[in-house]
This record gives sequence, C-alpha cells and structure tokens, in this order.
Amino acid sequence: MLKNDTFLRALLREPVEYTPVWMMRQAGRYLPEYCATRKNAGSFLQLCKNTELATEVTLQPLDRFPLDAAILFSDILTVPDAMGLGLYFAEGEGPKFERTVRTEEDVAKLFVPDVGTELKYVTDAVSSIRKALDNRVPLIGFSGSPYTLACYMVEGGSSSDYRTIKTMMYARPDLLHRILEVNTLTVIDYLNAQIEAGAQAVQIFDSWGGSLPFGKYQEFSLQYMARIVAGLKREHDGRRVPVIVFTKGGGQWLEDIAETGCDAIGLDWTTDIGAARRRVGDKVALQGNFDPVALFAPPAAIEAEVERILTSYGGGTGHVFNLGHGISQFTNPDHAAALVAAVHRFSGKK
Ligand SMILES: Cc1c2[nH]c(c1CCC(=O)O)Cc1[nH]c(c(CCC(=O)O)c1C)Cc1[nH]c(c(CCC(=O)O)c1C)Cc1[nH]c(c(C)c1CCC(=O)O)C2
Repeated sequence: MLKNDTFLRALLREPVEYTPVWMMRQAGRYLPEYCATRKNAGSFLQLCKNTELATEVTLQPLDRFPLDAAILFSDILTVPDAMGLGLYFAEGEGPKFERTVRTEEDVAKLFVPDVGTELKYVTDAVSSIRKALDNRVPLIGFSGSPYTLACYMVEGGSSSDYRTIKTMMYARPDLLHRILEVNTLTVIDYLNAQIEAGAQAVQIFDSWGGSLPFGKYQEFSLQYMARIVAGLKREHDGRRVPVIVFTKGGGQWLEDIAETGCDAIGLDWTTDIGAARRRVGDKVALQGNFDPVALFAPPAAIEAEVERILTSYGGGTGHVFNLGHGISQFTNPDHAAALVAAVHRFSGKK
C-alpha cells in the first residue's frame, strides 16, 4: 500500500487533501549529489545502465524535497539506441547518434527491438527503484513520443529548426509514417514492460510535437500517441495506471489531446491553466505549468508564481503541480525547495 498516493488520485480526479507536486528532470545536474554520482558512473549512459546508481539518483530529489512522485532515472533516447543507432553524449553538445534514419534504405532497415533484452536495464531499474522507494510515493515510468523520438533519429541529435525531419514530412510522408509506426510499436512494448516492472503511472514526452503546424501535429504526432494510449496496460496490481501526455507547445490542441484517452495532459507555461481546465472540463486532469526559468528569481517571486497558478486552476482535484518543462541545470536547489513548499502550503497540506 502506498503511503502517499496523492499524485495518483489527482491524476484520476479523485479527492485529494492538497495539490501534489513533482518536477520534470527532478534528478539531474542542478543537484550536487547527482553530479557526484554521475562522476563515479563515468558517463550519463553508464549511469542509466547501472541499476544501483540509477536507483540512487532517482531517490536523491526525494531525500531533499517532500515530492509526491518519483520518476525513473533514464532517458527517452534509450529507445533509438536499442534500435542500433548508437547513442552518445558529446560533452556540452547534448545527445548524438552514430547513425541517422534518413533514406529509403535506412527506413527499410528499421526494426522493433526486443524490449525484454535490449532495454532490460530500464525495467531492472524500475524494479530496483520500487523496492528502494518502499511505497513512499508512486513511481512514474516514461517514454518519448514517436514523433519526438523520430526527431532525434532523423536529425541525429538536437536541432534548432528540425529541418531534416520536417523536410521528410513534406517530401516523403510515407517514410516518416513508417518510422512512426516502428516507434509506436516499440513504445507500446516499452511502456508496458515498465508497467509490468512496477511503474505506477506513465508519461509520454512529446517535446517537439509543438513544432508542427496544425493538422500535421494531429497526423504525425497525436495519432500515434493515441495508439499508444490504446495499447497500454491500464491496470496493474489492482490499480489504474494513469497516462500523462505532455506535448510541449501543445496548448492550442488540448481538446484533441484529451481525445487520446489519456488521464492527464501536461501543460507548458504558455497556457493559462484555468482556461485549460475550462476547455477540457472533467475529461482529464492537468499537470503543470510553472516556467522553469522563474526558479532563478528569489523565493518570494517563486511563491507568487506558485500562488498565481494554483489560484488560476481554482482548487479541487485534477491538478498535479509541475514545471512546464525540465528544470535547468543552473537552478539553485534551495529555489526548487521553495517551490515544493509553496505548492504544499498554498494548497492546504497539513
Ligand atoms: C528531449 C528529451 C531528452 N530526454 C528527455 C526528454 C524529454 C523531456 C524534455 O523535453 O526535456 C527526458 C528525460 N531525461 C532525463 C530524464 C530523467 C528523469 C527526470 O528526472 O525527469 C527524463 C524524463 C535525464 C537526463 N537526460 C539528460 C540529462 C543530462 C545528462 C548529464 O547528466 O550530463 C539528464 C539528467 C541528457 C539529455 N537527454 C535528452 C537531451 C536533449 C539531453 C541533454 C540535455 C542537457 O544537456 O541538459 C533527450
């Protein structure tokens, strides 16, 4: 039995005593203890693949702040890595792939990896983290969306304009659809494996779906996320496993996202959460949507922002407080502490 299931109840719009909070990228470089563990691991990927160390860094933010959920320490790019594309992190340049998927031949060679073997290190981490958490709070599993994963597979790394993948979308939509098909089947297997291993909620990170034009978002990103939601095991160990869909920049498409059958929608900071609530009604819960850059302001300003968001949402269940995107590596941990405390205090936690 979970000692604190506030996060799961808020996602399912069941009564809660206060607004639960967690932060995207809560385990990461802004924490000195993370940097120390990562140094011992060697590289970021070695850290992800080391069960003991991945467990340790998952719990680090929970030992510092009274967060209401833990998130598996891993990365969305483990999936294309398992497809044989060769993920590596060039110092200061972000993620890169040795091989890209751009031509007809590249696409023809693409395959759905055997998640049970190629990504066993991830499900091993899930089991180990569940044990270490000892039911303190629920554990979130996650994956990238098919389109967001395709961005990295086609571009070969991060991009400022997504020129290569968007050119493919306009010139050879058939090729992109084939990549998205393989990604969708893989993500369904991957998230179901995380659920079987003990993930109590899952989030689909559609970090770059918001760069698509209207219509193309629905065709190349949302449609595939809806198929994933439909393919997931929604109940495990006698409890519903909520699904959160987070499209960064997706504030204009909330009604469409709610139609995927997800339990909650992640919002970035550009949307008014109160207006979002009126638009989706009681169909889904909302997660968000504090601007992570506001964490650089003094605690008093952070508290004012927290209060503004809670007031705009308007109270009651169905709100999971979060940042609108991942926390910056340059954030002062004391400011993150101020945010978590303010969410709890203003929403009535005793
Ligand atoms: C696009 C994306 C990635 N990874 C992820 C996304 C989707 C969310 C988003 O839009 O931010 C998701 C992710 N990445 C990481 C997590 C762990 C769980 C968590 O604490 O939230 C999660 C959920 C760890 C990580 N993933 C990465 C780090 C930093 C690596 C390090 O320690 O050097 C961490 C803690 C590396 C990574 N991984 C990725 C990038 C672009 C980078 C480099 C970013 C940077 O340099 O800040 C791909």
